[in-house]
Amino acid sequence: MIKFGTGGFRAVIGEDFTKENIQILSKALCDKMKKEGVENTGMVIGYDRRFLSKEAMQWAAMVFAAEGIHTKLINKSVPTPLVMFYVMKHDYQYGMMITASHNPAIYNGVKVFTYGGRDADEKQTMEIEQFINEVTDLPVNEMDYQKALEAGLIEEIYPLNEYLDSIIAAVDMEAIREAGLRVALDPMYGVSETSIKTVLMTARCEVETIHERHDTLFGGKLPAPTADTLRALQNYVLDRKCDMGIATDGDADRIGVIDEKGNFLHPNDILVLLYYYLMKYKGWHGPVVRNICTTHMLDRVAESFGEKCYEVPVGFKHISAKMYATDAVIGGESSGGLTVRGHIKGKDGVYASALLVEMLAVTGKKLSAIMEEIHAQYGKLALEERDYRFSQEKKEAIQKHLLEEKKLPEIPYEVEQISYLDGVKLYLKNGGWISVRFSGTEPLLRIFCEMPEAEDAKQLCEIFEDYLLLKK
Ligand SMILES: O=P(O)(O)OC[C@H]1O[C@H](O)[C@H](O)[C@@H](O)[C@@H]1O
Repeated sequence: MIKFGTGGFRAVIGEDFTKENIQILSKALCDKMKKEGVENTGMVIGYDRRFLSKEAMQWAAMVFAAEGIHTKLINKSVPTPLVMFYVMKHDYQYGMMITASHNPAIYNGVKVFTYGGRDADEKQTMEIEQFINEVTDLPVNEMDYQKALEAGLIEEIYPLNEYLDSIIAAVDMEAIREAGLRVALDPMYGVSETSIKTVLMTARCEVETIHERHDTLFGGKLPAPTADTLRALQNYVLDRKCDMGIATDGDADRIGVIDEKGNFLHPNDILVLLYYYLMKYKGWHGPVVRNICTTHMLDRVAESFGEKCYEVPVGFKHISAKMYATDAVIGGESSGGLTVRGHIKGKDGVYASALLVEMLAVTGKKLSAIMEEIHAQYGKLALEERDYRFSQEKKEAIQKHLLEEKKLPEIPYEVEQISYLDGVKLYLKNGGWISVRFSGTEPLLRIFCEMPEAEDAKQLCEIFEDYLLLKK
């Protein structure tokens, strides 16, 4: 079965991530393009370093070729944001990336991009799913890869330079050059090394890399930058006395950061840091966009500059749509993705890295010092994040009880507002909040809670945990 979630189609390799399904999905996209009369605009496809990613890109291209649609294939593994950039820059109607992003190694998947280099929104993915239903029982034609190359229907490209040049043009390379910074980089066995290293070394940073080899098992870890997965980077930053450690997820759209003291900075902190930096030190103006599970510290920063913070459901497509509608300075999610006005419409770990390094150079301050500056001005909020596995039965029960009948536990805080925009979210009078929702990318229920005190955030999660009988 091919089903699109928060971030594209993802499936276990050999289960639903198969040659057959990749070709069905591709044929469905061909049919959609033909119905819309945009088949002449062509297709561009990239791939990451996962098992079968390159093959899947070729399987897809062989279908596009059989349907007479010209396809550019990026012939080396690249960051997802590079493909989004290419779709935007060259006015493609559609693009694809073979990746399962930060999911475990047994997964692979397909992200579909639409005009402007955006993540396909729900309307688009539902339409693709409808076309898939029509294709499923029919044989899908494919053209021999070599023949398609010779016929010019498939063209191999490697547009790394134009992507990196756009980042180099957007950051203050001169300031970074003068700062003489040392950066530790952890691509988590994924695709960011060449891009981040090239940008930072062009600005004369010293870059020291770990976990750079190609390992489709991601060293046995999840290729997602978290406090748990970045322990090696933390030690490395301290050992090598680096100014900062940067990590990216499997396809380099998400970022993780370690400060010069070896502390893991939560993606929430990175967002707050960059918004604050752009507003205060670079003199930018404008609102900020976050999803419902992202820190309300952004609201405080926005308010202090007389700006608004907009809230959207989880999924970067919602962030980019709102950023476009409000001309926001920055938009991002607590899961680790962000983008900035003027750059691509999707999250970009390579660009975010360059901007963070620029921030150190321009402010002349250590990461921990900027964070302290922010805490001194806006106070602190503590986030508690919990994930739970569930049976189908349990899922249905929670769905019915919590989201349809809208029943909630008693809590020892005054509730200001309740929203069912994405799962359920309670906004508390003390500035805290708790959200319960089903993940759109993994079979998990997520409870996120942010409170002025860490203990209270834990306790509130436990109240919901007990109420929903989630304790293992
Ligand atoms: O909480 P989930 O539905 O699993 O989503 C978590 C994240 O997954 C993907 O990376 C999406 O691109 C993000 O927009 C989303 O924040």
